[in-house]
Amino acid sequence: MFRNTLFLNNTCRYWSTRTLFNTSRVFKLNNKVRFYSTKISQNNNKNQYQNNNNNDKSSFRDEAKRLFKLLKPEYRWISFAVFCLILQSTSSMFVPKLTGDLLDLSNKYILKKESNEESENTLNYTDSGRMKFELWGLSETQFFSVVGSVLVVGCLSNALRLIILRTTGERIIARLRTRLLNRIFEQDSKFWDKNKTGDILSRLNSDCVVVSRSLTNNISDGARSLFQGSVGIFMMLTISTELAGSIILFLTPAVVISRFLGKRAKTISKKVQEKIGEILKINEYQLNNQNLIRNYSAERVELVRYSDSIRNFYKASLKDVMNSALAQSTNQILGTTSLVACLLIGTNMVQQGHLTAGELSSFAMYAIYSASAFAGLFNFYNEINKGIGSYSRVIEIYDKKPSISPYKGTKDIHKVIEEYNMNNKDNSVPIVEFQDVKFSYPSRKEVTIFNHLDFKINKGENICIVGSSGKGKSSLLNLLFRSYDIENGTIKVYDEDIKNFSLRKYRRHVGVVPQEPPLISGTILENITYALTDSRNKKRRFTEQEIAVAVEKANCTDFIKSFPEGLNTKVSNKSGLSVGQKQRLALARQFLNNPDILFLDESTSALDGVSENIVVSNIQKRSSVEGKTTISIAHRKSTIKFASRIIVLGDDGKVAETGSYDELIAKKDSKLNDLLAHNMQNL
Ligand SMILES: Nc1ncnc2c1ncn2[C@@H]1O[C@H](COP(=O)(O)OP(=O)(O)OP(=O)(O)O)[C@@H](O)[C@H]1O
Repeated sequence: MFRNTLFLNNTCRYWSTRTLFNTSRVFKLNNKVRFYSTKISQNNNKNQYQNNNNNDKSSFRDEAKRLFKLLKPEYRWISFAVFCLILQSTSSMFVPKLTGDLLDLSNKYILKKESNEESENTLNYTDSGRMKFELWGLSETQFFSVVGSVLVVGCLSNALRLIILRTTGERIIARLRTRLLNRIFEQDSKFWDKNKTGDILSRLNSDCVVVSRSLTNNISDGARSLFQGSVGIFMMLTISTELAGSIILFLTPAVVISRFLGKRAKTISKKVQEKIGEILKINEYQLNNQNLIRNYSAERVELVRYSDSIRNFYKASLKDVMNSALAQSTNQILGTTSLVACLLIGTNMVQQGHLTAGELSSFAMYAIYSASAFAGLFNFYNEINKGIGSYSRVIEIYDKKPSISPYKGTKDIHKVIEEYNMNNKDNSVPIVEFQDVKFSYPSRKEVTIFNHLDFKINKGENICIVGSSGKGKSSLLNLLFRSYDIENGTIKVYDEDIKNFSLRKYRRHVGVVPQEPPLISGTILENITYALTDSRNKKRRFTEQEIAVAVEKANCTDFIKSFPEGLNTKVSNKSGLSVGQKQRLALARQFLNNPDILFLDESTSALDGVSENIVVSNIQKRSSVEGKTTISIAHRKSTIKFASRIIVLGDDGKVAETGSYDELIAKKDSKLNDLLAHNMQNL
């Protein structure tokens, strides 16, 4: 069972947890930008562990508030971007006024040509006899210099705004992802029993992108729309209150419709993201199980499964598109109708002399600006709702309180070990003790795995746990690692209840080698020293000599030497090494790390006789010479007989018998004899 745990979970648990602690320090990009620290997260989120159902009930305002909190570290940059945007919008908003005034000026020239006398009083002439250009009290050169400068400032502000928003958006994504990933690392096995990697990937990737987009580009577009719309309406009101009033009247129904469609966008967007998650879930399974699919000729089945999920995604996206299209066309129809109405009323007013032609054209341009600003505001509302939808998926994980917190325990493991060593001079205090343990998996409560389970393991013992398949051998490791909590009883390590330890620190003291150890993508050396680096300066804690000794103890030297690049050979989880070689590398890592307690979960099952003998005798030496404890699960007689003591698990969730190999073999009716005769490999 244990070997079937998800890779992400595997990697976190198996390879000690040193690298995970790094996440609780500071995430930096280019050593400058701080993305995350546990402290910030913990302080900011005192009430973070809320019931997820609350999310559904919370109002738009609460959800938006929480979403906008993400902007807190970026408010300076966002304010600067908004300032740039105001500069840019101001420069563009002054174009309609400019156009109208230029139009009226040219009208005056036309009038002058038609009636020389009247114009002579209002227009001056240059020395060359041309009519003098004078607008807003500026000469021609002054006027065009001012206009040119304003437009250049507008362009530069726009470029600056784009750069700021892009970089801010990337920082928000990075911060969101690292915080979320850290929270994912905090989750316990119960979480991994329920959640699939594909869905989590979609939350880490596309949901975070949607959230960031809704907060950066969207906020900027929304602010621009708000600014443009306000200035547009103000200018329209200045030009003609009557005309402006009629336009606002036309636009009122559009506001109501947009609000309704915006709310729908939130639900639809959440659905779309869920469907993306489902696709990724299937993809993840299919890409990780290529061999299985090929061997079972399941390509067709998998294609159908994939296309079904794509179809579901397509249906959800279609709803999204329809919603957006409906909103856009409604806006367009109402916008165009109000513009036509404005022109009709406006032309009438020009004919009656209440408005000049230039004023009407300025008004029409401001109306178009305001209409597009209104569409922009709708889009802003839509995108914010999408952002809220995606953020609620991110928060769903972020708010999840692990039932076993990795930080909760208060006992300092180092002090506990010190005390244990002081009190254990005569080796009478067990290093591992299960007292009256009752346990069933949370996802299958009705099946009791252990009931009144009692056993003790002393320091320096080399214990072998045996039992028929499904009796709970790997589950013992789950409990020792505190991946799950027990229902009754106590598990003590170093004579202290493991519930009192801070889990991350505690787990560093228990090494584990699973039956199919996962490899990280990197060199053989990186795999052996994975997470065994000094987290501060990233330097390896071990010398080359120490690494060579560990490699030798796990009988890896020959096969590593047979690769042209030796320790620097690149390997990955999917290719590059046989199961036996992977097991030996994982064993080498543990020989190097040399934890006080080492748990081997059928980790020599794929080794040949020679390798197995070498490994087993080195494990024996670990116990007899160094006084380190080893607990192995094994099915092979060749491994079992080297153990200093054997614990046999019975059918009733208890220990059936315990004793040395010779003692148990000598008893004719022993459970071990029974197992060896029927179940186990008599190799
Ligand atoms: N995450 C889980 N959720 C629910 N039940 C589980 C889980 N993991 C294991 N089990 C069940 O717990 C029981 C014990 O499993 P475990 O893997 O500990 O047995 P085992 O003795 O190691 O078996 P094997 O020798 O075949 O590896 C099995 O019935 C298994 O189906």
